[in-house]
Amino acid sequence: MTLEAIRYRAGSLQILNQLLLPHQTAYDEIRSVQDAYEAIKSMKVRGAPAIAIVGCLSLAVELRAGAGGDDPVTFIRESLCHLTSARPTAVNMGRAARELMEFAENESMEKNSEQLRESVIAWIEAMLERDVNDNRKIGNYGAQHILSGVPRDSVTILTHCNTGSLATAGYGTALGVVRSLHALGRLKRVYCTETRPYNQGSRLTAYEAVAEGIPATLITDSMAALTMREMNITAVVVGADRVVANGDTANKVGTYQLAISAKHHGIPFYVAAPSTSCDLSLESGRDIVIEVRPPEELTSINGVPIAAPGIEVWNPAFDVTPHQLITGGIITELGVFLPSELQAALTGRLTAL
Ligand SMILES: CSC[C@H]1O[C@H](OP(=O)(O)O)[C@H](O)[C@@H]1O
Repeated sequence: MTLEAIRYRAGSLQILNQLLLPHQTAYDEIRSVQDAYEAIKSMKVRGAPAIAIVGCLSLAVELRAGAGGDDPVTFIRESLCHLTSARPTAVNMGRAARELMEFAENESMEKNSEQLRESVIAWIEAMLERDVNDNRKIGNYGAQHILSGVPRDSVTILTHCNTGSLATAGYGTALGVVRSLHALGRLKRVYCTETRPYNQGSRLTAYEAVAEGIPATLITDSMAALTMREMNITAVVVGADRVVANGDTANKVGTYQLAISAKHHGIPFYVAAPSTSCDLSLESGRDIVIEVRPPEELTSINGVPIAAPGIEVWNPAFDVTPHQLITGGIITELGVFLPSELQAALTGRLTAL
């Protein structure tokens, strides 16, 4: 079964409403940039790559309907700025906005409005295929790197949040590594954390694993250290929302403590992320803006209160893992690199062995 988080054809975009999973499979129509903004902000669609892809596809849908009239560049700029403001930590939307804006301005020098719209739509549609191709490379590079340390046996992975087909255009990043290991017949089991408070692990990763027959065990976030000690974990592999120049990485809250626990237990800790999730303009994790989400997302589930009324809440959606704790490496579509090698790798000065 191929899970489709994003359904797109020229002029039409639908997203799988992830707030309703796993109990209800329902697709929402995205007819405008504003629809996409609201879907991203409410986390009907989430995951760094998926946010950028859905945001940009919503722009393609409006452009196909002639949006922007005689001045599509202004419409494109305003739309991308609005979409980028929906969720500040993941870099993918902001990076796509910057690159697409540069492309559109260059194209506008020699194309009329209609030709420009077509050209920008083609640029956006290419994101879908690129993301899936990147993820398959990430999966294969990551699987080979992990297996290189375990020549014959099957491996056991621990992962956090959801980094699969529901967070990307397909296949996934960290969960893509798990898929590649499974496809090679070398995955013994993946332990997935429930990932409070949105429960990406229990609702989404578990959903993907069960759907595809991937051997998976759900654990609570608080069981992660015990699982690392007791379950012979070969590697911890997580995704990323923003990897910065020195390799510090913002990812779902709880990642930082997983990295500390992995270090304590001598288990290699990997970050799996396409280059579209990397931001060399920031020197270190101190520069990353961490999104703080509404208290209700922590004090209730499906509208049912689970915390004492009146309690104050701190609900950061992400935390930053220092590069020193990313001991296995950063798995990209270009290869697996140590944090200290990342800049050279992303700027073409270093290639994977
Ligand atoms: C493909 S990496 C997805 C990345 O995004 C998730 O955050 P959210 O569910 O809030 O969008 C999480 O940090 C994952 O690692």
